Amino acid sequence: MLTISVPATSANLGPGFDSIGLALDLQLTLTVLGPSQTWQVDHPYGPHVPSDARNLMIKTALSLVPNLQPQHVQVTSDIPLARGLGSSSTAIVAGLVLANELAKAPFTKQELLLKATELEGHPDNVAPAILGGLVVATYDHDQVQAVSLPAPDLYASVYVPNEELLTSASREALPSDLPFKQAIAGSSVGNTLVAALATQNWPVALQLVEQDQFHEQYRAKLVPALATIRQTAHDLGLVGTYLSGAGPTVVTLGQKADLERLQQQLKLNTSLTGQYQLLPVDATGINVHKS
Ligand SMILES: Nc1ncnc2c1ncn2[C@@H]1O[C@H](COP(=O)(O)OP(=O)(O)OP(=O)(O)O)[C@@H](O)[C@H]1O
Ligand SMILES: N[C@@H](CCO)C(=O)O
Repeated sequence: MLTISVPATSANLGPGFDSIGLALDLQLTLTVLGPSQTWQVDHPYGPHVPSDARNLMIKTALSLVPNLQPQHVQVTSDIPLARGLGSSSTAIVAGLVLANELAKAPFTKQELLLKATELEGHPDNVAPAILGGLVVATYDHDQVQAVSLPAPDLYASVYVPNEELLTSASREALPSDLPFKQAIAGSSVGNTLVAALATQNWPVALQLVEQDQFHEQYRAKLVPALATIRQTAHDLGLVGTYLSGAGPTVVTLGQKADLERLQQQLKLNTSLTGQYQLLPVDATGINVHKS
């Protein structure tokens, strides 16, 4: 039996738009039950997600290795769809790993990363989904350069609103151009954030996570919870809140006890009705198990 696990990811960390991502310990698990006449995907997502060869995981697998023998696969997942926790990247990565394993692993991790980035369009979710931990990556439509940083010894307070927000809709809120001065200011924050993350300077990193100039201000109207959670955290003396991926999930990074206090406060004193999770970092990335 072949089992493939891929973690959820939280992209951007504020100013690392399209280039920084963190793997979190929520998993999608795909189990191959055996060969079948046609592709069959048992999944928990309901009728609007295809259960045959049109499923994103299977389409992705066939785009890598077109002549695969159809299989019956079972998918379980704790990762909500279209909420900013990298569900589409997880599905893409699971599909590529499925194809690679069924074809006796002709592709390297770096080749899978390039293919996953081509399909997703940017590497900030797929790179940590594959490699685990904290990854900084860039893609020039030809190559992907991904650099893993030490996995932070932090937790993520994850607030998941009840409503979906598709990445495509959230990207439509972004401007097509950025004034030069704003781009310079934004990149100086991003560069310093990477230096702080690389040296595990959490006080600086958590402050800079909140100083994005590239996307959050344009998306804020789509995600009112961002301002509410950031303000509630500030009232408790905590920084490190950002819009996870394209949203609407809001993540706050920090120490476990501080984040427990934050969640308690949010539940007691705000009208937010979504779901809360407190997650450690996933340091593993893709995990393949054969039995
Ligand atoms: N396991 C899966 N099987 C099939 N389709 C999936 C699966 N996971 C995600 N998808 C597809 O991907 C869509 C969500 O992708 P989208 O990029 O909008 O959000 P996300 O990846 O969850 O968030 P973000 O990229 O901001 O972290 C779903 O609506 C669904 O069509
Ligand atoms: N960097 C991407 C992540 C979601 O795919 C965004 O913010 O749109």
